[in-house]
Amino acid sequence: MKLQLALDLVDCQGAKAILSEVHDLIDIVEIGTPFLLKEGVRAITEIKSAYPSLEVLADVKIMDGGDYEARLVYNAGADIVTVLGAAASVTIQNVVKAARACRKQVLVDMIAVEPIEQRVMQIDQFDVDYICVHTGTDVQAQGKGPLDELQCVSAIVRNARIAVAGGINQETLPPILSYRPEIVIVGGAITAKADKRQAVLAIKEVMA
Ligand SMILES: O=C(CO)[C@H](O)[C@H](O)COP(=O)(O)O
Repeated sequence: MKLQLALDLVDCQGAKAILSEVHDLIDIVEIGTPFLLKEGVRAITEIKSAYPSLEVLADVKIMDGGDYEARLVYNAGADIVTVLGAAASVTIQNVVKAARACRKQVLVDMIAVEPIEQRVMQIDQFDVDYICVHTGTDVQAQGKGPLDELQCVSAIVRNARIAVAGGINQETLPPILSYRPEIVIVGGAITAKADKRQAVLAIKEVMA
């Protein structure tokens, strides 16, 4: 099981400051969507160059132009790119083809796909590396989390590995772990803490 640290509300300098504290404790660093909007794909190149041994996920949430956009991001240094589960099947398949050509990986983000079951069954046939159950920030603010969808998706997926995201913290993690996701994605529960290293250690203790 891998821990992915989501860096959303930062710029390159802020991301490097956080990583200097915790890089040895995490498996994957996510260049989050707001971070990418702020800094562009150069953020991917900067972080990968600074921490080449970390896997870098670029949360570009591709919706269209799968081949072009995925190659742009892989060429910038990303190891994993995200494509939306709501995108056309051909877009997801084109991202997968680009990933295979570049020897990289694809994570399909199921954010806001309702109902989720049938679409997950289709996407699980597309040779994607990860399917991610994700409760978005605005929906989290309505008091929701990813647990129910994780339960449902875990029972369906046969081929892809499962990732999970959406407001996960030390308290909400234990029932999530019972579904044995391959990647646990944590953002605010680490980045908003004054002692980020201690926050990562606390999450890792629960994961262990
Ligand atoms: O992908 C994201 C937003 O689109 C976030 O990076 C992801 O949800 C993890 O962050 P948090 O733990 O703060 O919800």
